[in-house]
Amino acid sequence: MSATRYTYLGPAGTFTEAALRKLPEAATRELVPMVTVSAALDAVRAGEAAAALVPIENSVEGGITTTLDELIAGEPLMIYREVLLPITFALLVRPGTQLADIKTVTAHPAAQTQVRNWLAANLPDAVWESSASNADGARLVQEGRYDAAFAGEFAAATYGLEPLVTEIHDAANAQTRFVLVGRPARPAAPTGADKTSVVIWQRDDHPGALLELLQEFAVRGVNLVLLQSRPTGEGIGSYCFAIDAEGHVSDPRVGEALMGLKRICLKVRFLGSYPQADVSPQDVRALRPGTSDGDFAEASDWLTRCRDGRF
Ligand SMILES: O=C(O)C(=O)Cc1ccccc1
Repeated sequence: MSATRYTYLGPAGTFTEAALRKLPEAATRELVPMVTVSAALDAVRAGEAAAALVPIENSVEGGITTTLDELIAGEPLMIYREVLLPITFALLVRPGTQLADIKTVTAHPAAQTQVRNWLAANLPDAVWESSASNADGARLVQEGRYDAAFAGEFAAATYGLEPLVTEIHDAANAQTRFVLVGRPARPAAPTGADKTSVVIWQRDDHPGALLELLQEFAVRGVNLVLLQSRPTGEGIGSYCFAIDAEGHVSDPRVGEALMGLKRICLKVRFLGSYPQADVSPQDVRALRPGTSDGDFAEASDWLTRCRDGRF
């Protein structure tokens, strides 16, 4: 067990590694690349690493399903931080390769939607094959398995490749969100700009079932920033929902919303409360009337007085 070891989706040169190096504590940690998201998280579950950084969501492609499914199922884990990274790809080739020589290309599956138009316009006949990560694609080009890889330009040197084309992205300002995942423990204190993640399994299917769980947040003035359904694996039409809500589990409005969900849902898995990347407390939206900490405390005092006959 190493309290100082952080695993990440590797090998060296992934966007995940670049995101990890944005965390101040990365400088004092042993950073260990793993071949898959599952392997990075299993090292944490086994106590061989204190935490793992893994991609969870891309602004163009959407959720990284392996990561979501790992957090939804299996031994519980918790999110402690999130990191946002702008994503733009370079086409990495062995020195001397020209565009006309490229017959096969590779990258992580989540990269495909971000370079699809570029590929159709510039390499319409190239055959795409997915790799375990963008840097792993670069490694496979070095080995001669593919002609080119879409990866971060910074990965070129690690694999003896050169960037034939840079700044490839179908959508400007694409970003990927990464999460630092550890074993369950008390979340860090609120910063004033936090986010809470949960997974919810509904009790049964009926009209308005999704609306009922959304109402638990709405009536308490809690804003949602992510709602993603994932199949439970139990048949067509059976889903659980991953939800990110603004606020911290210690905020009364968030806590009461979670208690409401706990009452009406089959199962709720708490995935953590952690600071929202790139949002500072002064950027946080104003609370809806009646949903501040003071409002909740006052209402609770009033109820106590009612119960005591002291009003
Ligand atoms: O970190 C990487 O390089 C990955 O392979 C995951 C990924 C995939 C697509 C965009 C950003 C990160």
